[in-house]
Amino acid sequence: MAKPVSIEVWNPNGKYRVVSTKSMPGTRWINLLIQQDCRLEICTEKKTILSVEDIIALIGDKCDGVIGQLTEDWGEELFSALSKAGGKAFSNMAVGYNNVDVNAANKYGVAVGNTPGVLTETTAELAASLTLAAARRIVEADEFMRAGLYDGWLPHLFVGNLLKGQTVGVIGAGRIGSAYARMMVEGFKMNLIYFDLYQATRLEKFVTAYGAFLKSNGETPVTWKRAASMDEVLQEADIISLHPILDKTTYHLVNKERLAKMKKEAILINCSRGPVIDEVALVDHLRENPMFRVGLDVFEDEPYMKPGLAELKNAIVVPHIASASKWTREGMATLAALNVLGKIKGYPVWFDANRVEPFLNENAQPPAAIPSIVNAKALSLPVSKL
Ligand SMILES: NC(=O)c1ccc[n+]([C@@H]2O[C@H](COP(=O)([O-])OP(=O)(O)OC[C@H]3O[C@@H](n4cnc5c(N)ncnc54)[C@H](O)[C@@H]3O)[C@@H](O)[C@H]2O)c1
Ligand SMILES: O=C(O)[C@H](O)CO
Repeated sequence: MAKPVSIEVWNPNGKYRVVSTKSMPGTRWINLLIQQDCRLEICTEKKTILSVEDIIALIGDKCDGVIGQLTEDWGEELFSALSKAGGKAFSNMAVGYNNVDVNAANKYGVAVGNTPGVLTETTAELAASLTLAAARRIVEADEFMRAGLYDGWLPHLFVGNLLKGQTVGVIGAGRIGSAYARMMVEGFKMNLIYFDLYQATRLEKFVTAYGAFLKSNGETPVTWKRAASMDEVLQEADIISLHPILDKTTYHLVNKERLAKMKKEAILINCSRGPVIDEVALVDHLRENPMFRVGLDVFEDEPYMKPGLAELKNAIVVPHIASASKWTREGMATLAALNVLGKIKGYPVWFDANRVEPFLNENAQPPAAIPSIVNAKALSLPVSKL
């Protein structure tokens, strides 16, 4: 028998039972669910990461849908339990869904939602923040001040890298990678080199137009290049930011050999998923190359760091907070709730998961559609014509 898991209940007499494995920011997501006849149960357990056993206990005998988190292992066991409880909907409160076995969800006919779009700019802004912090050694300098070590201006004190006119490299120029690229190109007049399986046409057009604008102003135009290989980006870029999804093709995409191809004074940023970098190789590389710097939001064995990383001055580490702005986190909660609610209600899937703004307008009722279901095609779900 699984140990009971503590919960808080909203709208106890609601017809549909929806479980959220965590409390989430804001109240709109709660109101949207209870207005539509859902009994909402929010897990209030103190521990951060719930086990499969905990979640099975939460699902119980009757459950219409679950809102879950990227720290949970959504595979065969959980989808089987959800399906047995009559559930047809699960949503991650995240855009990334590498913690979800979508084939297992397909097998049990469970729709899998994610939360794209609402976190694009917030995540790109954190990647840009880490870039600046690494380039200008802000964390080291802050520690130095607080330790009372500053005794006057010096020509060599915390000298870092200038971004203007340098090259920014983006691996994975999807929503977040493209937003980050635009920030660095427009904000710091950097040239762009990117690698993606697909052409980032809108991004290319943006850099071309911005370059023309700078030229017309008598300034040096910015340029862009789509690299034929990832190695080309690693060799040419001064800053490299990783933004691909995590799957078999991107696991340890940055390894010992690839780190060796990067410039000795390059800066590497990772706001995608930890296992995209071989973190043991990274620690060795940082030790051997003190001018090489890294800004990490995610880690290979989250929440742990590989031995040695925390001691390195040329590494900036933050605890997976890239999407942590109030507006974004409340929006993620809303999208996750509407994914589950929409499937329970039998709504069609929204026609474009990149354009989720109508669901986020607090002053209007959301469209009668499901914002984003990653296995919509596999489950042959109807698509909204709105
Ligand atoms: N740190 C955080 O808090 C945080 C926040 C949001 C998203 N993320 C991560 O960022 C990822 C990207 O999010 P997004 O909304 O930009 O997704 P997206 O799907 O718009 O972009 C991912 C891009 O990666 C590209 N890609 C896939 N495989 C590749 C490969 N082998 N080499 C190069 N490019 C490849 C895709 O073609 C796509 O353009 C998410 O899947 C998630 O894991 C992290
Ligand atoms: O994939 C995601 O959405 C993040 O990692 C959390 O915002």
